[in-house]
Amino acid sequence: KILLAHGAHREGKRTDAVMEKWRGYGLGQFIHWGLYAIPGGEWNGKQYNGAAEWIRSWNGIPNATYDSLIYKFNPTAFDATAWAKSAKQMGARYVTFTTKHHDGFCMWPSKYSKYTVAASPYKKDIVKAVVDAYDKEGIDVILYFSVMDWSHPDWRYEIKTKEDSVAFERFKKFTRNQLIELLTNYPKAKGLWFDGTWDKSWVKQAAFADDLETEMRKLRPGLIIGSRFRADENGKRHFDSNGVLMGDYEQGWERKIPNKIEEVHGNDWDCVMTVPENQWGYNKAWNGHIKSANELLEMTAKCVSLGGNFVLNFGPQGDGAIRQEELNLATKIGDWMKLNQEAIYNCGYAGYEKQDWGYFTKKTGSDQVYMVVFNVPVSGALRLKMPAKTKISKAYMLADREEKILPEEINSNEYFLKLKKKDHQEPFVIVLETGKNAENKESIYEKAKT
Ligand SMILES: COc1ccc([C@@H]2N[C@@H](C)[C@@H](O)[C@H]2O)cc1
Repeated sequence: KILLAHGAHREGKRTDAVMEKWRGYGLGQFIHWGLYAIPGGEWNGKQYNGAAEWIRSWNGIPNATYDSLIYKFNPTAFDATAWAKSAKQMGARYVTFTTKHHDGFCMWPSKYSKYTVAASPYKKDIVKAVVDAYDKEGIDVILYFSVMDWSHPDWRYEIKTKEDSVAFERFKKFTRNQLIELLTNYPKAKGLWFDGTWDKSWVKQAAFADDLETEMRKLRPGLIIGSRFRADENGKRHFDSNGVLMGDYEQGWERKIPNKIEEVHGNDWDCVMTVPENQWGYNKAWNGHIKSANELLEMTAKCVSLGGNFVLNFGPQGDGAIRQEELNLATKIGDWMKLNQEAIYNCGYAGYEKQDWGYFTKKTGSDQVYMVVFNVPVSGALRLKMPAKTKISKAYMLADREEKILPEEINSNEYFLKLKKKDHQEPFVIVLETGKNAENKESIYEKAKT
């Protein structure tokens, strides 16, 4: 192990109640909302082919023109309570909300910037409205914050000159001020989701960022901060120079999901996902593949089956309304969650080998195992491989507990589960009550000699 002053300060998962609750969320909502929602990925009739929330970085719109969007920001259709109720019915148990994206526009009336909602026609504190509305619905709030701030005169990608260094020292103070301000103004927030931390300027600030993380955790005990916030003194990010995760959970799973448990290295993690291939802020066009409710449910089950949470992104329009396509997805996902949430909430990795029909999840702190089924074979029977010495004492449909399933043993620890219905149009859950098999159970199956 290399001696590190600013590497990870803890190895392994946090064991406190706040993090235990975070670990069991299962499904979350991400919301990207800011000035970028006004152009919605298009300007002067031309489409920006990048992610809509990055449009300020496009040469198709001058920075000053983009920044003057502040005078157009008056979201008359914004209703935080409606958003929170939609998230509640979807079954989201936490929300991550953009307080400041890379463009630097603050969705709260920050004392440290002129470029905030306070200077817009809307005037009111949007972060407060979101925190209060979601808290009222019992949904925990995580605040997204981009360190990279394109509109701040002291932001630098790299420190090349003395002038850069003097400017960036001012920027570091500004960043600390805003973070302390967010934690002070919105004490109900459970965590901070950092972004925009990959540039050399910030990566070089190992000591400053480490001290700032310590200060924030002291100010807000239990605060949840992911692995994307800071680098160690060798510039290592997410995992320090000893390969130990920085922060409380891994934040590397953006628009991608691990395939096997080894990839998560025994850490907590969440996956943040867009409905289109790569649009976080509102994009009028929504070109390319738009994920269906069933696809998103499969991603949710896959994340939970590997011990993580799935966080689905919504990009509200410039007027504050959530687009109908997203509301429809929230409703469909919510309908499924109402019936099957037991297999998602407070569940994690079952330790069984992955099988073709779908994903195993296991209720934390119990032996209760769930099969979240997405693929029914043409035979209509699911082939189920159980670990050795584990017997199935009961199997039944979660959505209809009376519908028992009698496993037919076809080999040692292998069963056929014959389904009553073959043509399922959406995923379903089978509950497996398991027990330990007698140690000395002689196998009646003979292995072939080859
Ligand atoms: C290719 O580099 C990036 C940089 C930042 C992002 C931001 N992270 C997501 C959570 C969104 O905020 C996106 O703008 C995405 C890709």
